[in-house]
Amino acid sequence: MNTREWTGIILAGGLSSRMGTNKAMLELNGSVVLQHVTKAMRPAVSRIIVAAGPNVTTYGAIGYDCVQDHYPGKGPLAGLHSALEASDTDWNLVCACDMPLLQTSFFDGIKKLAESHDSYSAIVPRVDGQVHPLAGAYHIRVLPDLEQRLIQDHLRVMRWLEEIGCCYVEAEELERAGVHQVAMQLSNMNTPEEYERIRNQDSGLDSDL
Ligand SMILES: Nc1nc2c(ncn2[C@@H]2O[C@H](COP(=O)(O)OP(=O)(O)OP(=O)(O)O)[C@@H](O)[C@H]2O)c(=O)[nH]1
Repeated sequence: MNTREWTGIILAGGLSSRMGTNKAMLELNGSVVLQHVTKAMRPAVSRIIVAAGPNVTTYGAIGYDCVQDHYPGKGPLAGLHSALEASDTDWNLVCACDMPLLQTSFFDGIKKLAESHDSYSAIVPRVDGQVHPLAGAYHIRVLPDLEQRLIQDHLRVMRWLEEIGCCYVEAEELERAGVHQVAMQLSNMNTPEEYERIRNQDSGLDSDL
């Protein structure tokens, strides 16, 4: 197990039922959303694994290193599980595929905080009281417990975080670690209206992918 390098995990195997089409493949500024997320994460990690669920063929065709869910139909925790199984690093950055405004500084900040809170098994932001479990860091040690939860169909992410020993980091702490506009960066898009809002936002989205 590699203790110094980090793996990046992108969860991208959901149904996108509220969006009505695969949200990872929607276009933003000339690139698909998945490419924006990848570009932000890549400098912070040595490898990116896409937890693709049923979309392995789609993402594989554009060159992503993909894994299928071992527990299909069980949501984001199933994606996290299959990607952690494929990871060979202790610490892993995780993000959902529908957060195209995350920047490299966010991932660097989470890494810094995880390295200084190493006794925890997960580090996730809590901004204005809202926890963002799908934009954080997870230690490989959570894997056996995660598998048990999936087998037992205990799929509630918040409950699981309480049990594994999660460190919730507030916006101020992230800012001190070099992350700016934390709330804006954590915006995600579940519906066509949210997609339009992000498309129309002057958010510094990269156009040179
Ligand atoms: N690998 C994997 N990823 C998932 C699964 N369910 C959700 N995700 C991902 O987890 C993140 C959050 O998912 P949601 O937005 O809650 O769910 P969704 O299925 O994508 O969208 P809705 O159908 O509208 O709820 C997204 O990046 C999804 O692609 C799953 O079963 N497997």
